[in-house]
Amino acid sequence: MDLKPYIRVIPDFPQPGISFKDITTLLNDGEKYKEAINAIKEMVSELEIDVIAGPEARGFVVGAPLAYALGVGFVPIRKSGKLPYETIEVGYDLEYGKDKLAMHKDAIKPGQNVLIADDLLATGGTIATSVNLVRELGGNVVGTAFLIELSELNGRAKLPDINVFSLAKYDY
Ligand SMILES: O=P(O)(O)OC[C@H]1O[C@H](OP(=O)(O)OP(=O)(O)O)[C@H](O)[C@@H]1O
Ligand SMILES: Nc1ncnc2[nH]cnc12
Repeated sequence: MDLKPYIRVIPDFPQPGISFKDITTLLNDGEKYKEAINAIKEMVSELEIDVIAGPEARGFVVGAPLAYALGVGFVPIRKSGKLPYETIEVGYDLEYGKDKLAMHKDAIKPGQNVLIADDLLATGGTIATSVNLVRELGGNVVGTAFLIELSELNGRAKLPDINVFSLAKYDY
């Protein structure tokens, strides 16, 4: 599908120089949201997936419906301090800031095939950190899937040995 007509681009948000890709306009359109999730489902149809993991917050609105559509479980990767049980945590840099991501220690069973889903691949910091967390728990990362990829930020370079699927590409 052609996703771009449903993405709103906001210049200089949240800071000067960032061209923000706003997916709320897609989420607000039930038919197109469903079409986008089904298109990702189609892109990853060759993979054997036991569970989907997605980083807070926008990874939830892609990962959870994808998990539902595939009939597999969903594991939230959350920002530090949000998960109630024992966690592992890793720090990372963003296109506009720094943060820490966490997972429950028992969220992935060793050897499970995990697809990591998010709305957008920019510098790759979030997804590379997510990959590290899943691997630390013994998961086998079979791929990563996004609505949007910002090609010039070269997030793929942080995922050298991993399948990367995206529905729409922008330069930055
Ligand atoms: O490839 P990167 O440079 O890491 O950037 C991409 C990440 O940035 C955004 O999340 P953000 O941390 O802004 O959090 P949010 O989903 O809670 O808005 C986006 O949803 C991705 O997770
Ligand atoms: N340019 C961008 N637009 C939307 N979300 C982002 N996350 C990181 N960079 C982003």
